[in-house]
Amino acid sequence: MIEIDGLGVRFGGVTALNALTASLDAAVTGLVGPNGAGKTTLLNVLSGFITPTAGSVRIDGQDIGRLATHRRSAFGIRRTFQTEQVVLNLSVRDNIAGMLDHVPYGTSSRNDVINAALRYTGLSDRAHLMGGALATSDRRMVEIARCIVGAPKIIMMDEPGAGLSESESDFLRKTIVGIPAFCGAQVLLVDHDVDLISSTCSKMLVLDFGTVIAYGPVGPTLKDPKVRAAYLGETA
Ligand SMILES: Nc1ncnc2c1ncn2[C@@H]1O[C@H](COP(=O)(O)OP(=O)(O)OP(=O)(O)O)[C@@H](O)[C@H]1O
Repeated sequence: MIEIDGLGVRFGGVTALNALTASLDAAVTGLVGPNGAGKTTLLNVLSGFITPTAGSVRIDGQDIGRLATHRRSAFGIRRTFQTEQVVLNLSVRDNIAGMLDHVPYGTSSRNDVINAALRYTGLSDRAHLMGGALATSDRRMVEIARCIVGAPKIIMMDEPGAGLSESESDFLRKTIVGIPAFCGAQVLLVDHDVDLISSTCSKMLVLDFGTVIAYGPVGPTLKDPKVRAAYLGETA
């Protein structure tokens, strides 16, 4: 459960988040809105890269404002970025293993944890390949594999579908939808692709000008005229 209470972020004269309040309880939540709405800023606050000027965020009851940035992955906050973070001169296995140096993973062996993540992301037969030898879609899966090991609580994904073919997007959808059952994490998904959001998310949070304009089940929320105007650019 992600509870956001009165969150504010200012960059000089720009108000990026304005008294943002929402309780996100869905297993997979879409975070959407037009360019500049504040989506990346919200992810940056959750990641600890930006200190809010007002308000708080609680994850599973813990006020994350009290958690130093370097403790957030061990706490269970994970993220994929718009720019790829796979280490090109490390193998797929070692890319995933690197995460286990920083997060708790219970009583299973490192190999068992890594193998389960490889199987889940369809990478078992490419575990030995270097990151730099992988196709874009496989690198995307390595990033997801790194997020799902070691008891994550929330996994934020920033435009994971960018540049993928239809069949790759289809596998990505299935992978995202299964994450909560695989590792117990809530997923927060930022993407401009309405199809990806509708096919993976049970609820969506719609931002505009740094504030919430709608939150609820995806079907009805997408029909909301305010959402259609802000997110889909429709005029009334
Ligand atoms: N480091 C920064 N310095 C100044 N202004 C910033 C900074 N980061 C974001 N902003 C501004 O804050 C507002 C919110 O930006 P943000 O990147 O969070 O929006 P977004 O919804 O993620 O947009 P996009 O869909 O284009 O990625 C915008 O007006 C943006 O120009």
